[in-house]
Amino acid sequence: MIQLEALTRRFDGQRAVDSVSLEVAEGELLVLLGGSGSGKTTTLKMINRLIEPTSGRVLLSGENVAGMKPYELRRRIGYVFQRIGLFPHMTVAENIAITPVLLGWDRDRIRSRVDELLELVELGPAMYRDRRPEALSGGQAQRVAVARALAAEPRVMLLDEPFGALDPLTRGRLQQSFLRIRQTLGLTAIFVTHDVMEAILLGDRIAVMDSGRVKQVGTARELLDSPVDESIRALINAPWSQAEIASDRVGRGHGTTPA
Ligand SMILES: Nc1ncnc2c1ncn2[C@@H]1O[C@H](COP(=O)(O)OP(=O)(O)OP(=O)(O)O)[C@@H](O)[C@H]1O
Repeated sequence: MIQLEALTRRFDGQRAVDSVSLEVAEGELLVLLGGSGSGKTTTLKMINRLIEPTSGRVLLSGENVAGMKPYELRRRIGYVFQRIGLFPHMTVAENIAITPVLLGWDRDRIRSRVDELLELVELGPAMYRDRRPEALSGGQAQRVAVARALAAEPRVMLLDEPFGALDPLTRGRLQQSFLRIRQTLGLTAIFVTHDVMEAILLGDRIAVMDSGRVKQVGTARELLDSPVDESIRALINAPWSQAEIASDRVGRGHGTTPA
């Protein structure tokens, strides 16, 4: 569905992204996991041509994105930004409807799509449709951002630390909502995070990035069982053990003594 082939981007002679090759299958969620400056956002932005690669290419369902019109490409791909980015002068409904309006959908279709999306992200349409972003909590605003990215029924979603700025409780709720939405819609997605627990929770596979390169790609279990080096072992080991202990406790039900 998405193929990155030796994708490279230099800024001022420095390689921000260095020969990254990855494949994301239809319906799969791939996490790009790495520290600040490791090249995650630059990789994501080359997929929908917000940044052009220095070399290498991106194929979407086998088609080279370099040959597509950027605005058409961006309508086919939902994008949720690192910072929320709702337009403050527009209502929630107007924010969600941006792409459908550009596509020339009629008013009734837009209205029913907006309400359907608000339901999907668990914001009651009657209560939230006409609010302005200033009247939303951070978590609600980020739900609207997800709804907006889904508006034109994209088959591919790119998410750049969408829940990064939220408190842990709200973040946990949005992660669960997102898991459900993904399952319902069967989305293909690339999700950027620097949070290992989030990567383990959401990713079908995880690509660990460092200094612009992919160090290792695999399921969380594969990274845990066969890390290519000590840094991957250290990265994945601690939170994974915590997650296993937690799920083990849940699995054994209430009232049992934790190991
Ligand atoms: N427009 C630009 N001009 C010059 N350098 C840039 C530009 N955009 C990114 N870089 C550099 O490229 C490298 C990778 O940046 P990128 O934003 O992709 O990292 P990241 O992994 O997404 O980091 P973060 O988690 O902090 O967002 C960094 O060293 C950054 O300073």
